[in-house]
Amino acid sequence: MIEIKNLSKTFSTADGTFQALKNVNISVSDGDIFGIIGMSGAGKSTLVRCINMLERPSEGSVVIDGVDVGTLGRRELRKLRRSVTMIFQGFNLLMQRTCLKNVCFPLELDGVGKKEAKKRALELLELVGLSDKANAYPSRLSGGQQQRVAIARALATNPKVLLCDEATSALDPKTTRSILSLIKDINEKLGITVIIITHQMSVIEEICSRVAILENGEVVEQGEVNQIFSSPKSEAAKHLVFPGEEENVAELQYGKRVLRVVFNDSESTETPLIAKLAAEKGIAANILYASTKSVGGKAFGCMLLSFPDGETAEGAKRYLSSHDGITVEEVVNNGK
Ligand SMILES: Nc1ncnc2c1ncn2[C@@H]1O[C@H](COP(=O)(O)OP(=O)(O)OP(=O)(O)O)[C@@H](O)[C@H]1O
Repeated sequence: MIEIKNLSKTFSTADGTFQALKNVNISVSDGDIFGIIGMSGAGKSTLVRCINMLERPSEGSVVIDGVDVGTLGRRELRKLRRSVTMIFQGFNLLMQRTCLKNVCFPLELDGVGKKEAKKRALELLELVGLSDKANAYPSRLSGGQQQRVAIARALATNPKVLLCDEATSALDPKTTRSILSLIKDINEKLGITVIIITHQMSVIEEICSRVAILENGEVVEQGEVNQIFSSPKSEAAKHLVFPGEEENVAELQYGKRVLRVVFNDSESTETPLIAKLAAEKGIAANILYASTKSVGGKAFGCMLLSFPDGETAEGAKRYLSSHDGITVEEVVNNGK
């Protein structure tokens, strides 16, 4: 288990001090795929670097399996970094070494004999689907293939935790999905705990079970991905879960009332609620926006509905929220 406790980080800059992380508290269970999401500058990289002490927290601690890693000496820290490994947006491969030699590198540093290192590296290249590229140089590989080599290298020392810092941000959507699916496979097959740093909600949706939302160095919300999708509380979470909502609402005429309706189970997603609202209550809703997707195997839908006045909006809100699995919230008040 990884426990980040009351962690703060302050940097000294030419203009004084800058607090990049403020009292962060996060627990990640063994075998979890945990996402940390936030906008650029939110403090994601700083936080992930504090986990393996590449960055020293100014306050608070990181406890891994009961050990406060801030108290470790140099040699123990090196050991820690073999069991908590990392992949990056830019892959960070050694360009003068073949793929095989890249994967052998951490094993050589660990004092593993050449023959044994080669055997293990070949097994790992097979695991990531790149047996045929063992003798190729990274420059000959696509971005997705380079990230696969980086993953094989990160697995060489049999880590317990894999930290992924924007590992798919440089990749196209299809390659992103294939890398995420590889990471999920590794998590399931090898039982490795994964922490994913990203600015993309789609990455969180695709593979994370839990998520923390970071804004200006603070965790503003955290929990099960399904839970946060169905009822985000903070403005930052709403922004991530309902992107583009402001533009949709901004197109409204002055005086209209807008409800956001979130469907968070398959039963409610399959019920023709808007038709029922019209038939049973005589309330006609104008659909501004609608989407459905599957998050963690659960059907999840979102709609923005507009109503001409407060009375019909209130009636619709009462009717819709009386159904299980539905959350209704007003998006803009009359006159805003
Ligand atoms: N060594 C440093 N010295 C001073 N300020 C720093 C240092 N490292 C990071 N910061 C500042 O801390 C804040 C958080 O940076 P960080 O790289 O952790 O954010 P991020 O969420 O990972 O952003 P991005 O997604 O753009 O990489 C930024 O304002 C950054 O300028």
